[in-house]
Amino acid sequence: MITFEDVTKRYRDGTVAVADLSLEVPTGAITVFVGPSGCGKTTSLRMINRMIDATSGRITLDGQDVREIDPPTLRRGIGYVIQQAGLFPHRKIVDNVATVPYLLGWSKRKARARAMDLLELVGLDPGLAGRYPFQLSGGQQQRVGVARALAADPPVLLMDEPFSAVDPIVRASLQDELLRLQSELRKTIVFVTHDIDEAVKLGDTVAVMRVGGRLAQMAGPATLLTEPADDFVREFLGRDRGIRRLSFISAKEVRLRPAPSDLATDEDGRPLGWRTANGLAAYGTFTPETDSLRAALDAALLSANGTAVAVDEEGRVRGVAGRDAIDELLAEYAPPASGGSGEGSSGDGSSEEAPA
Ligand SMILES: Nc1ncnc2c1ncn2[C@@H]1O[C@H](COP(=O)(O)OP(=O)(O)OP(=O)(O)O)[C@@H](O)[C@H]1O
Repeated sequence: MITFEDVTKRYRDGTVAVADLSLEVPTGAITVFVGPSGCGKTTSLRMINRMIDATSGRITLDGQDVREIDPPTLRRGIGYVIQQAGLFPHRKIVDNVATVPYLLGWSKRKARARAMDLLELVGLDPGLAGRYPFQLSGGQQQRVGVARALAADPPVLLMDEPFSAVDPIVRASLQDELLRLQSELRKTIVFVTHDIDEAVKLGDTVAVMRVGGRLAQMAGPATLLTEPADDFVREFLGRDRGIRRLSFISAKEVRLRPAPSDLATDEDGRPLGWRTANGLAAYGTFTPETDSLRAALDAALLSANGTAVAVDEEGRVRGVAGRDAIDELLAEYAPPASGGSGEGSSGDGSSEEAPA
């Protein structure tokens, strides 16, 4: 666990980048620092690996004050990924990834073997190992940056806007890849972004910061969307909060009823459309086991008759859910009565998360 205890950073020119920041970063989970430009996210992150030293207060790593650990030792246990990957331009990809193992004195053979394993782990073609960074796309370079940070298998990973320089589609796939990796590796990750959508997608916990490096709210994404602590957080979360929080509710519990005869299916039981006098009409599907309530609602909205078609992983019809069944589940996850529509609520961030 990483803890910030009343941490303040005042730069030489008097700028207070971080003020009295206290929070806990749990082990083995992703904690996202999010907030507007200049709110002190990067400063907070860099105080963890002592690229910047706090002016006052204390940061501990597994109970030990980071100021008592000499920076090279500290950084060996902390991977660091930055925007645009920050690769060495004159080193081949394999040697970029092997940077830390080389520094640790590993043999070239062992370091390169580790690098090749990591390239595969982050989903890169090992054939790219002999190239130079400029010969890779932005998304590929970013994956190399992640592989390099993982090279010495550090328990902690600091990621500073790692995906912000790539286009939205590549960005989404890098985010998915990070979640996949994390489900295997269970690192303690601190991830900085100014993008609230990225924050709620990736974070097990999200710390929303306001300018001056003050913590506005720290909570799981579902709680944040349901119970923003104040107007600043509410505005920062933006519109669509109600819809977006549905992503954190599983569709598993949606009550299904048997598919009616007007749902046409092929011989394997896969849906073809709703029978109407004018032929087959549009339908939308969701997979209860793996999808969220947002996907179920989307499927209902895409269906010509407002009824979502539930399918199994092979795409075969399992049943259907009307809006009534979706609304029924929605009611169970309604925001707390005290918060009403969320306006004026003052969640303390300690509520239980809805099951994912
Ligand atoms: N070396 C420095 N000297 C003086 N002020 C600094 C220094 N580095 C950062 N700052 C100031 O500290 C504040 C916080 O900066 P920081 O980079 O931590 O913010 P951030 O939230 O990461 O911003 P962004 O999202 O724009 O990267 C800003 O006002 C910034 O101008």
